[in-house]
Amino acid sequence: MAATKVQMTLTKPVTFVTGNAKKLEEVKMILGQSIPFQSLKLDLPELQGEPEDISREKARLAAREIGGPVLVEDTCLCFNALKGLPGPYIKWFLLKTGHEGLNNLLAAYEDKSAYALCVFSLALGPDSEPITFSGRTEGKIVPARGPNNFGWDPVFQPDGYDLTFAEMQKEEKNEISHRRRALDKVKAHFYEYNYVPKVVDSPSGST
Ligand SMILES: O=c1[nH]c(=O)c2ncn([C@@H]3O[C@H](COP(=O)(O)OP(=O)(O)OP(=O)(O)O)[C@@H](O)[C@H]3O)c2[nH]1
Ligand SMILES: [Mg+2]
Repeated sequence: MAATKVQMTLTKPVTFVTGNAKKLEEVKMILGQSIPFQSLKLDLPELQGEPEDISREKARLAAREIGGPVLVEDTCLCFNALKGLPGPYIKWFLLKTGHEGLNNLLAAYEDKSAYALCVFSLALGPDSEPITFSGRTEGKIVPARGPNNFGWDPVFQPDGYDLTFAEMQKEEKNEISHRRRALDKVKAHFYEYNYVPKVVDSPSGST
């Protein structure tokens, strides 16, 4: 007999809070119609520390701000030779040193391997403990190639590809990206808890 899934009702639609228009664009493309959400452009203050803690704290702040369910994400670019740094501080490294500076950080090391990490946090309300969903894509840092319209995309070449993220078609990046992998987990969670209507199992035999 198939189990009946728990039915959760969200009193308000989920708000994706970010100050980054390019992130929002990708989230919209990846989610399509699967999870209805609204967005709010807000650059929230960020805690220092481990990626999951930063993301979770962002969700707490956002939920207080909105007074309802929120989704936020924090993205890291981690260099293995530097034990995961710049990690969550990539925004400021990129801003201050540019693509060349990111390559120069690794000049003293043979190992140019890196990974992109995206941590989404979902808080159902101001008093709910946020839940995190991580996605990771392995690759390496290369001299910049491709259009310069999103962050460090030109210097990140995912494993198994001759192209940097910036050189790839958007659809191709979105198939394998850190963001896509994290959002697949977010989607699975939404379906499991029936935040969004999909197939609601009912006990076999019942109508
Ligand atoms: O080339 C890229 N490909 C990506 O897929 C990607 N995702 C994020 N980023 C950049 O990495 C830093 C993360 O910092 P971050 O997570 O704090 O984001 P943010 O402050 O821009 O927005 P938010 O915190 O308001 O959501 C920021 O510089 C973002 O522009 C990316 N760059
Ligand atoms: Mg930020």
